[in-house]
Amino acid sequence: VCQPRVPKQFHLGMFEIGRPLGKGKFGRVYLARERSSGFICALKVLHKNELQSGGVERQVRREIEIQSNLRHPNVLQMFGHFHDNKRVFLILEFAGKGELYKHLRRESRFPEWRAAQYIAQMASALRYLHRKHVIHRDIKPENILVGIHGELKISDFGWSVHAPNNRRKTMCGTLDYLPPEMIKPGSSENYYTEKVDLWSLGVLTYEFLVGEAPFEDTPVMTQRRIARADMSVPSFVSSEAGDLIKRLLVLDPEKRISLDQVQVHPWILKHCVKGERASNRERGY
Ligand SMILES: Cc1nn(C)cc1-c1nc2c(-c3cnn(Cc4ccccc4)c3)c(Cl)cnc2[nH]1
Repeated sequence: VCQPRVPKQFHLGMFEIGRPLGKGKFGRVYLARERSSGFICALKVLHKNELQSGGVERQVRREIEIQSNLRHPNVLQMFGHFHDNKRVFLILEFAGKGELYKHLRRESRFPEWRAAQYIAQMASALRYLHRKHVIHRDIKPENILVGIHGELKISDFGWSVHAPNNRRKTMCGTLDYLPPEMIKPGSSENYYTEKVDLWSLGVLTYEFLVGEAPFEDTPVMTQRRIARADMSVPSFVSSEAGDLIKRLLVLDPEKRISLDQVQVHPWILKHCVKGERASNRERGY
């Protein structure tokens, strides 16, 4: 795959800005074309004053530092970044089919074969991240994009960290995906590892198949149900899929099924075209 000759210094004048693609809590994303090469990308524009008032500058620096060094077909690539006096610009891979959560809301839930292929791709991406000691910590449909060939791309590394990590973090946004070890009030030795992403993968599998998160409830009840792994799998979900969900949504992080085991779980093997997995394996992912 030929990659564009990547100059070290980027600036706004190098890009033609297209339509807005979406907006997040901090900033907007626009379709953009780099003038000299015609390369299409997504330009995320963050306003420095909003980052300062939101106290998230360190998070953005970490997002840049982590995502710029990642190369995997199921991880949204960051080609570079630059800033002017008011804004920070992230040059991101353009995902041709947009935000996954919009597809999930439109279809309410995915057929098992599609959910299994998506989870296999997520497991491949997480295995790559964890090998580089990166914990994403915010795996949920809102942070996953869909490429032009229907492949998933994990994005938004704003909450990712380098493992091991025992600093407590104030989390914002939905509680639904948080693992018990990150919500249980505990003393300082309460640390977490890459296994937090396995719990979130279990929540994601459930939401793909059921159309809602397993612990969805009022905030207080959600925290209580997560802390007890109190959830039930509806009868319309196959027993193989239910088995994988139950092996991921395990309170003890060390007892959660590993990503290698996820990729050879009967439910995954049943739905994933061998060639596709083999092709990823050939490329060493
Ligand atoms: C929307 C949409 N429709 N189609 C057909 C393609 C897309 C598309 N969107 C993207 C997007 C994209 C857009 N919004 N967001 C969410 C967001 C925005 C700002 C801050 C944080 C998070 C991501 C990206 Cl990054 C990268 N590629 C994208 N592609």
